[in-house]
Amino acid sequence: MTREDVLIDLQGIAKHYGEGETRVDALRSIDLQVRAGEVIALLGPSGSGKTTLLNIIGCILAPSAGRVTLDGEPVFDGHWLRRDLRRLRLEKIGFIFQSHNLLPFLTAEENVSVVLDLARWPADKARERSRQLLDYLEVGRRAAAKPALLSGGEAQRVAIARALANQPRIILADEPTAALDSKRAQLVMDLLRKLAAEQQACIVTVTHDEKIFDRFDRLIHLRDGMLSSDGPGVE
Ligand SMILES: Nc1ncnc2c1ncn2[C@@H]1O[C@H](COP(=O)(O)OP(=O)(O)OP(=O)(O)O)[C@@H](O)[C@H]1O
Repeated sequence: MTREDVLIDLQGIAKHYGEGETRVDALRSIDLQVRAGEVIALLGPSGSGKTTLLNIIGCILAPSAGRVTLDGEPVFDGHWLRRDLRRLRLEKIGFIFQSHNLLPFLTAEENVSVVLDLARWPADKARERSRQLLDYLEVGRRAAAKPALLSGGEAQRVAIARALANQPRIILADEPTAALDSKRAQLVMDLLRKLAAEQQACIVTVTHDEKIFDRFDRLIHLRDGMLSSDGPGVE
């Protein structure tokens, strides 16, 4: 394994909320490496720190201690090493949420291309890329529809297209299949696996969804803010 293969490198990550009697230690000394092409699940009971960890990897939340390196670039070491965190997220990270968070007043295609506008893609290239992604995710024929007219599965695939638009190598997902039936959930996971392999990206997914556990390379268990095990998923 070369250093370039490691897309997420967490060293000694701790996070507490509050101080004194109200202090909650959400994460204690987490070391984690995720490599290009890996699809991993973050599991654990409610309150074990899954969302906190995902938000730290996503540079939404600062750790209380530790070091974060993303795609070879040190981004946190006691403080943020980059001033413009929005741009950092735009460059390196794609987020997929449980509820799709699409903008209701934009069409499916515009919901994807808006990310590319922010990343300063020329309008025609942004439109072309958005179309391609929607086709790839098999929702191309719904490109002109507003979110209210999409089914749950269609909306989630548009949200995935949006997360992938800027070709991030780190894709973070919070319960991406919770709103989908078993067949659609497995299709979405298969698509994500294919993407990770083709784009040499990694995917970290918080999930409770047992029907997709066999779609992961590794299952990472959190308990009381610590990694309790880090075992294989699919063989
Ligand atoms: N903003 C906050 N202020 C204070 N405590 C917080 C805050 N966010 C999370 N916590 C606490 O930190 C711990 C970890 O929370 P976190 O949301 O990361 O867990 P989780 O595993 O994602 O839980 P769930 O599965 O219920 O979403 C919990 O004890 C929670 O109450």
